[in-house]
Amino acid sequence: MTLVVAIDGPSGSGKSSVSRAVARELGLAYLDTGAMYRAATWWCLHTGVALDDAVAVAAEVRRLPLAMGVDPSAPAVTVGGTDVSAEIRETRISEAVSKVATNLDVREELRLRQRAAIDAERGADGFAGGRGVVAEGRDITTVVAPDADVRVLLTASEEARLARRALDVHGTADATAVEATRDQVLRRDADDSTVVQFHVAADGVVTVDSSHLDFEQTVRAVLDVVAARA
Ligand SMILES: Nc1ncnc2c1ncn2[C@@H]1O[C@H](COP(=O)(O)OP(=O)(O)O)[C@@H](O)[C@H]1O
Ligand SMILES: Nc1ccn([C@H]2C[C@H](O)[C@@H](COP(=O)(O)OP(=O)(O)O)O2)c(=O)n1
Repeated sequence: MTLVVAIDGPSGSGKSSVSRAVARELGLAYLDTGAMYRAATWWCLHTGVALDDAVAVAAEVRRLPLAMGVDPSAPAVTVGGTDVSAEIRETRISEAVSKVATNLDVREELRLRQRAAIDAERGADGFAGGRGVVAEGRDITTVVAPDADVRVLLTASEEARLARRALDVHGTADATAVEATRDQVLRRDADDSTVVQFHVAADGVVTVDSSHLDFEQTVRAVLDVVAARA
């Protein structure tokens, strides 16, 4: 059996970038479950489903033709053969994704796909030898893979998370850019928190607070947790 590392946390805490760096360092696959929710949202907008119609959205996501690249150096996301890796990061998706992510039938469908992807990389019964995986999102440590070998809650202060996302999206962390990012960070986290708990570590989950750590220090902190627990 190989190593499964689960990393959860709020928006802008560094989950995706830190998880990819940890996966590269350890030679593991990388699963961005947030990208799956974003791709589901992209698909619903693309097919014209009303996001307020929960039944229709769930039916549409069940037929989502999604393929997730798990190479941490180039984790491509394709829907029906179209690479949507860049489009799913657009603000229009960030502003709409919570409507899809808070649909419980969507969560069940994506949970099954996420679990299958993790088991494939873990080399679980019936799957040819995987290399292990770092899976990141909001509910990996609690719902999707509570049996992961290492479980981490990566968090940071609201100020740090807003500044990082502002720098990401607007290229600056000045007051205007931070204010423009508030919705897609804090409002979205509030919406997401109605169906998933990702602000407090569950039993057995180690909290890493990156508020006062730079990127490299955060990667090191997570690698130290892996080294101590694996
Ligand atoms: N500890 C850190 N210090 C400074 N910047 C960071 C840190 N961790 C991540 N970042 C940067 O913050 C931005 C958001 O990180 P990301 O991995 O997208 O967060 P999340 O996936 O949790 O939303 C990225 O530009 C990333 O490089
Ligand atoms: N396992 C997951 C992963 C993401 N989500 C939701 C939460 C977010 O609003 C969207 C997009 O997740 P993503 O990780 O891309 O968002 P951030 O990069 O953290 O801002 O999906 C979820 O509900 N469960």
